[in-house]
Amino acid sequence: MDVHPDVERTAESIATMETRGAAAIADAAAAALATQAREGEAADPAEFRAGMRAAARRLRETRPTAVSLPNALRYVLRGMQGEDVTTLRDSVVDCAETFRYDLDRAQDRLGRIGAGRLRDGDVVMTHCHSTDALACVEAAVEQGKHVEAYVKETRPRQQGHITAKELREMGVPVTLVVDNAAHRYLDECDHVLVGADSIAADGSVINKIGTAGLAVSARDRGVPIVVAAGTIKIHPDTLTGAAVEIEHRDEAEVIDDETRAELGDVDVLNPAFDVTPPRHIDAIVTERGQFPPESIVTLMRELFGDAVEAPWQEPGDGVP
Ligand SMILES: O=C(COP(=O)(O)O)[C@H](O)[C@H](O)COP(=O)(O)O
Repeated sequence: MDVHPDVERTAESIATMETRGAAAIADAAAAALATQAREGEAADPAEFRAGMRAAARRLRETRPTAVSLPNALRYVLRGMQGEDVTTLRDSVVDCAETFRYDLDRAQDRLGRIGAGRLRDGDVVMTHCHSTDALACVEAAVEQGKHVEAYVKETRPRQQGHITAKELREMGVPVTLVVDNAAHRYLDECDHVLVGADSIAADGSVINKIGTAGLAVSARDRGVPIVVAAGTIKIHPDTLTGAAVEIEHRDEAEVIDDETRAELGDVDVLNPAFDVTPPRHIDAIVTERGQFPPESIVTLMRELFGDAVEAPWQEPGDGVP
């Protein structure tokens, strides 16, 4: 079944990482579902529902690791109610708008909670680019605290540059360092502050490749590791033992054609994310408060229950 061109465009922009970062991906997916509902050409309720499921599947298949994407799709499709096309359409559009509004508010709230951990004069080290992590720094700055940052470059796509720019816009002094220099500068830092793409039931945090190594180094240097992540990053499937799929991206992000020709028969691996175990994390800051990683499972049960649905599936199709 064809999906609305806007859904196709959004899916492309997520897959190519023009839209990236777990929160932005969730927001874009909800907006695309709203467009599918508003502008799709369904003749009857069954066709409307099938179109929504097809749109959600197209968005779902773009990137596998950030659970904010399926959580957004689940939220919007669960709100699809009605016996005629107009009612169905209105319910999806309303639900998508509520989701996007709540996502924004949740980030503001978790930012204020995370800011409570930052004292005047503190130095943070960041990895990748996380809007949740930056919300904590922004709130601290708004409270009048002076915060400085070491920003890891984050090879291969250098999302650290985005972080550096946004921190500078907040007036935060920034020192950009190559990833391998993190250990050297941790003694000058008071916190490691990162985001998350998914949080598993045991409190493990799945985030940009390099987070796990940074956390090991930070433990070694006695620097607390704070993960800023809205509850949309909680991965309900992990409650029943499912593993979080780690995305592997193209080797072209790591080496160019010329280098490839020079290297010859060499394998290149480009995993986009890694898993930091709960013992290396001090706190997970959400819009519902901050939690030790081990207690995330309680929040997970409260928010998602035990049954995880895949409402984008066609009836009778067993594959989520
Ligand atoms: O790992 C990344 C982004 O990876 P990529 O660049 O591969 O998408 C971010 O730390 C999380 O998605 C959290 O971001 P946010 O806090 O903005 O949701």
